[in-house]
Amino acid sequence: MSLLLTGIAELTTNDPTHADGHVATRSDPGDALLGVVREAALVVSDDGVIEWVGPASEAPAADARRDLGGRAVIPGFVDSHSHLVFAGDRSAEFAARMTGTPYDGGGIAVSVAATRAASDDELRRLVAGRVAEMRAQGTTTVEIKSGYGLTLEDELRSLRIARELTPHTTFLGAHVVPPEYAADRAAYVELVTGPMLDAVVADGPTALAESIDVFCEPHSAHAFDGDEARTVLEAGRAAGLALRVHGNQLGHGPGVQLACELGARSVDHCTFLGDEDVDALVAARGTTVATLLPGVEFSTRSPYPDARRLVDAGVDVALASDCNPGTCYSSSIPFAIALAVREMGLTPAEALHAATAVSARSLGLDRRVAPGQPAELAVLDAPTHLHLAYRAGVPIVRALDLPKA
Ligand SMILES: N=CN[C@@H](CCC(=O)O)C(=O)O
Ligand SMILES: [Zn+2]
Repeated sequence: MSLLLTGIAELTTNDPTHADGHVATRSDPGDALLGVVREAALVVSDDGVIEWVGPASEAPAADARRDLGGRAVIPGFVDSHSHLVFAGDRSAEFAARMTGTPYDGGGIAVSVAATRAASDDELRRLVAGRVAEMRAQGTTTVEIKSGYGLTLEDELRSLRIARELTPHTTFLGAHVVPPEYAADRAAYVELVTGPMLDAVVADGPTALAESIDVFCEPHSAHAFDGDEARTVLEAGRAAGLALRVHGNQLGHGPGVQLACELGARSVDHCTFLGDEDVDALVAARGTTVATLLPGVEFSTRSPYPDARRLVDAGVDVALASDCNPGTCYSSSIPFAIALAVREMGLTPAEALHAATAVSARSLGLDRRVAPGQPAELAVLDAPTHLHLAYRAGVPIVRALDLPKA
């Protein structure tokens, strides 16, 4: 059974073959970048694969038909940075930050204690609830990190639970040095790069985790300096994992340059960048994506990174939520898009592209709406993607549920 979707006022394909005739100008709403087709239709097979994309006037026949009533359809958001496997509550830490207490990573230990104490079923229920919350806001693909276990057993448990919900799992044993290793940081780095990593890849390099990540942050006493981060990343790469880095979040530091040097898929946060960091990201274009997480700047009262400068320089810029209990307990990509447009200088089209095509690339995925691609789509209760930022805070977008085979 194939399904014809019609009544699509504006379809974002992220496919440049649909950009013909559109010229990108300052007043262009983004048609060229987004590969927009107006008054569009789509045919989806019963196993969820896109079979045809184009103007509704040229649509082929199909077994069934659904009219979307003049709505916009976009690729489902790809949230390429999240920490969903945690228990406990840190809302008081957020409240303290709003009255001036700075973020330093110390609160991660609170989530580690609560996560270790939670049962498997409790953690599973919490993570599934957060993924469902994301889907209800248009996210169809999510990356999930470990990092609140920080023992061999608790990191493996976190990855197993995350793996039940997504193939895009990331080993973040090097999130912070746990309190029991505070007096011997080197021993903890050895644990992460030795027994923990061995266990993560024991059933094959990608059986439990696709990537390895490290919180490279000399401005936090709890996180890892450049040398420690290099040790973690090189060990992960040797074990067959892709690389991701938390870099330049709390101040200037080595994270961005290390990520670019080692060919990481993504360096995330990029809140404090010097000219040399931007140069490194430009040189790493096509390999290393700069993933911006504006919900973090919002929730930590930090300055927003200058996304306009990065895009103008030619850097690959992605957007993600960083949903986590400390720096940003928001699972909303529309919120990140609204902040990127209002505070970081991106156009609505650039922000949507960053949260779909570029974030997908940082996970090694192709997120074009094109024949042969999975029908991972979201639908807006609005006629254009401009409404994502224009109607900030209003729940106008959700993942499009299609009948399963
Ligand atoms: N910076 C490191 N990790 C998370 C925050 C974790 C937490 O505070 O619980 C982040 O991406 O911001
Ligand atoms: Zn993070």
